[in-house]
Amino acid sequence: MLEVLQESLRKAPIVNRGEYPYFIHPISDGVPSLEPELLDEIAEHMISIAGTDYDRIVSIEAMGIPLATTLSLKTGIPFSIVRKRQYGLEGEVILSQSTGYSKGELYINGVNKGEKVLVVDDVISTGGTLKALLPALEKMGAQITNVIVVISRGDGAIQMRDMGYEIDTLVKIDVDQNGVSILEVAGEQQ
Ligand SMILES: O=P(O)(O)OC[C@H]1O[C@H](OP(=O)(O)OP(=O)(O)O)[C@H](O)[C@@H]1O
Ligand code: HPA
Repeated sequence: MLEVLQESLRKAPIVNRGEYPYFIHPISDGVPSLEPELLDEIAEHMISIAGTDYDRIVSIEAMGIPLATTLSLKTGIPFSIVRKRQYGLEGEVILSQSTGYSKGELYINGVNKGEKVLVVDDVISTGGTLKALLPALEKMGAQITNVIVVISRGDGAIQMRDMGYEIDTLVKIDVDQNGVSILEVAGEQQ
């Protein structure tokens, strides 16, 4: 299951971002090369979880964009990208994002009241990004049908469950100076 993803994670190099051991991977960084077969494997798996009964795919720049694009081409459903840049359009919603290594603002445009949305992203770590985004989408009147994140490291996904949000993740990993260890793969017995 998810063989291409697992193989690519085993090869991921680590760099330090302050105290945070940061893994570098095609899905989370677009580096060194994002292969179509990896995107295809992930998008097919996401569709097997979420189906196609939603009005919009929502993801976050930068590395949500290839995931949302692939899903949109496969499903014919449009997507909106939550940006790190302000546009000042009517209805734009501003939120604060905090990750293990950065802080900043996010700006939501294009999500309409009453829409069913699928939220996808590349990584959940501290959960800081989704903790800010999911309540904001609900406040805008969106109905979140599923939240699917490719790679889970740390306990962000568990914290989100405690907040009442179920996050599907395709693979759970641990990261240290030596590299990435795969702890769990969706759909596989441990
Ligand atoms: O669970 P968290 O601790 O919030 O971390 C997860 C977030 O970190 C990464 O985004 P980043 O802001 O690095 O943006 P990028 O996609 O531009 O690399 C990733 O794409 C998630 O959005
Ligand atoms: O270690 C990481 N690598 C890539 N993207 C990330 N997003 C959160 N943590 C990470």
